[in-house]
Amino acid sequence: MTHSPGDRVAAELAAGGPPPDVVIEPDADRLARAVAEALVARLAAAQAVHGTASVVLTGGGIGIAVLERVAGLAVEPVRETVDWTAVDVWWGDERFVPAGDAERNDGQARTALLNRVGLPAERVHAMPAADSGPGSPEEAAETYLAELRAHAPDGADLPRFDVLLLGMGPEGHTASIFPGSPAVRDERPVLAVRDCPKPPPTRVSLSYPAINSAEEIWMVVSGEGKAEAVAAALGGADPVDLPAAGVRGTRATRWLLDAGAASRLPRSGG
Ligand SMILES: O=C1O[C@H](COP(=O)(O)O)[C@@H](O)[C@H](O)[C@H]1O
Repeated sequence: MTHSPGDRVAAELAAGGPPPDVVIEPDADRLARAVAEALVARLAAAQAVHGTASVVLTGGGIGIAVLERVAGLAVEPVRETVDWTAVDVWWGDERFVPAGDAERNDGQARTALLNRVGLPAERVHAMPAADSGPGSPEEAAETYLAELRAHAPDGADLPRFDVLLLGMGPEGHTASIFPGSPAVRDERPVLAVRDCPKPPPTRVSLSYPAINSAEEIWMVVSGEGKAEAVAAALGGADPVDLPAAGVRGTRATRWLLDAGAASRLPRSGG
């Protein structure tokens, strides 16, 4: 029997972690604040178990707003429940542009939070920039895979990811996996992605198998413009058409929404 890529991803999801849960906050500001507080708690809990914590960051408007909110917790005791010198930071995707380019997800994250909490440089695992060595996104993907392997248990490709943050575009892309892109079917852990419909067009992204290796995946989405895609993803859309539908953490998958993004979800109890 022949299976389409959508069948394969659906089968993997069926075999994966528990079904998603959904949390709805009244607006984007309160969503960012709630995710920031939950992130600090999650990192502190991981450190209590493992001694260290690892987070995979996303770019995008609400993803960066969450980091700004974590930094805003700096004056509050809650932020200090995390030992920031023992947090490994990875990225789910990156725009393949020069290091200083304002489009870089890592630059935005450094400004929003990383430069403000004393993270050791060796724990900040940014994807290579277009002017930092690897001359192509394919080489950058190889370089990042080598970095992941260097921090993975013996023989494994990937380190432990305690929590992996994602955003979603209005058409359902997540990380840099876009609808209909060959990246949807690619099982290598790190991918070069070209001709993205959203600029910049050249990117590096974790693949589904790498994303779905995370213990917890938090899909953070705000705005009514994404409501249709949220409803479709949670309604079981084919990940080939709507990549955000294809993510599933091993322990939990949480869709963290504001009221606008949740506005097309079926109402419960009614
Ligand atoms: O290009 C990207 O877009 C998505 C979503 O961004 P948003 O601004 O619409 O929230 C983001 O998750 C991804 O990391 C980023 O590279």
